[in-house]
Amino acid sequence: MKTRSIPRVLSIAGTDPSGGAGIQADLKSIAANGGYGMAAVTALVAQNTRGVRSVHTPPAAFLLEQLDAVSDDVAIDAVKIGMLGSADIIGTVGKWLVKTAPAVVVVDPVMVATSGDRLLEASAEEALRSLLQHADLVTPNLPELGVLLNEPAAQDWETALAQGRELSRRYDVTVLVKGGHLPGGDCPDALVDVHGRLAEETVEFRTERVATANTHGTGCSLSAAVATVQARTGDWTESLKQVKDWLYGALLRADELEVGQGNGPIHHFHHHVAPPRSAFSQQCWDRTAGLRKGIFDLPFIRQLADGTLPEADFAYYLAQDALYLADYSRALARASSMAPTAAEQLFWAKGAYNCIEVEAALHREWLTGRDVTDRQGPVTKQYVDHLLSAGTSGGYAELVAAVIPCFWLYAHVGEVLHAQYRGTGAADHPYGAWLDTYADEEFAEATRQAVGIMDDVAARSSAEERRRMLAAFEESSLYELRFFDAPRLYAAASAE
Ligand SMILES: Nc1ncnc2c1ncn2[C@@H]1O[C@H](COP(=O)(O)OP(=O)(O)O)[C@@H](O)[C@H]1O
Ligand SMILES: Cc1ncc(COP(=O)(O)O)c(N)n1
Repeated sequence: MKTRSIPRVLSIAGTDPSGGAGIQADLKSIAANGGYGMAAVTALVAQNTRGVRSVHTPPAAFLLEQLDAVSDDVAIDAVKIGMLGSADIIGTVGKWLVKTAPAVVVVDPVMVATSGDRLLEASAEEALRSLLQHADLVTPNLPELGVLLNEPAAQDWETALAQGRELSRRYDVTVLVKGGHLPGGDCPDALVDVHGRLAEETVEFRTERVATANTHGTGCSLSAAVATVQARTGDWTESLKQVKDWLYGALLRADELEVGQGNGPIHHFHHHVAPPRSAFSQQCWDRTAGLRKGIFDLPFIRQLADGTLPEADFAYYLAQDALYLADYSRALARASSMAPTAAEQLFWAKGAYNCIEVEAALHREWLTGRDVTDRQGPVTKQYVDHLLSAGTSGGYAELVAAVIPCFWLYAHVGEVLHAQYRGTGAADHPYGAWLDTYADEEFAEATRQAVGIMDDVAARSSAEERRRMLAAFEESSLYELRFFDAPRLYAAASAE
């Protein structure tokens, strides 16, 4: 098959003036997947995200005029067929397909909308079955698969696959069996072909199920996208792989669109539009307001501020800080090694280096002469474990979110304590020299940069990744609180 880098793809389908399904979804999907989209309208549908109000079907002869107007002029690399509505329209499309013989024909056998409204006259079901002989790929959902075979809709994946094989056999066609309608945590799909056109009879594609009600037009979008990518790659398995990744992203970010009050559309251009910037760090900060209040209420912080903190607690804190920094440096080095840009790589590498320097300074200037443990206390160990596991099991985004609270909360607590200390002007404050170290503009600047990087990473990430980032940020913030509270709980025990 001749492939083409920008395929010219014709959608033959009904309309959706709210833009989520039908022709409108198809044109977006074709463009989002790098094709040039064209469209011939089979039926005008007055519908929105809540349902179908009415359908107006122009004469089949006029559809043929549209189809001929395109094929008389434009070389068509792929055709996607969606809502056809009536047997008359199906017959017209069938004849036109025979005449033009496009290289790629994908039929989405649209029968009923997500809202439950019929989009195909019951009397046209037999005509639709006969159209399958002109299709390379047919993409039924489970109820449609059942109707095409005259069987009840499959209730489990095994039955669905068996029905897919039967449809492939009966109509000599490749079938995409779609599991979107099955219950369960993932959404299985499978390409099925019993005639040897695939590497294996069944090729499965699984993604996690996205928790969203905004799935209007998913089937339309998938079939238009796969027609486009197939015309570029010439390989169904490769095409499905690419399209499923794209569709997953479009579902993940569907909620951002805020279109309509029913089942809204998916975000076709999610990969071209970054999520709102800077909103992410604000969200992190807002979500951890309670934890920050908790930090300022801790005896450790209040006593550090007013100078009544027991020396043993202070010494325990310093020693744990030094132990923590040694491993925090490793977490930053890991972020550096995972960073996608040279600027971010350098930033984290500098951070890792600075930690080792600060750790050395802690030993040199604050810990010499103090009788302290050189073993990580329980909170230090848990905090470090959380960071190191974010770096191994989570991705770069999660690790970045996990390391930020150490910058941000330390800078914030330091700024508040330093301002309080300066305000009282107490010359004989036992921790005055320590509180002075908090007024470090270089560290404040590094913190601003680190938060900026986190926002950039969030802007490039999927909604699901941002959820994991937020959780990692919250968990680290909790460890920051516990770290300040650890001397009260463990200093005495560590001295024994
Ligand atoms: N909530 C979801 N999360 C992830 N993928 C989904 C979700 N819902 C549907 N899909 C996928 O969208 C495509 C269309 O699925 P389906 O709902 O079965 O068909 P239709 O939209 O034609 O009714 C399939 O690839 C399916 O796996
Ligand atoms: C013109 C047209 N074609 C197809 C669908 C089905 O899409 P969905 O099943 O997502 O509602 C639709 N609602 N409108």
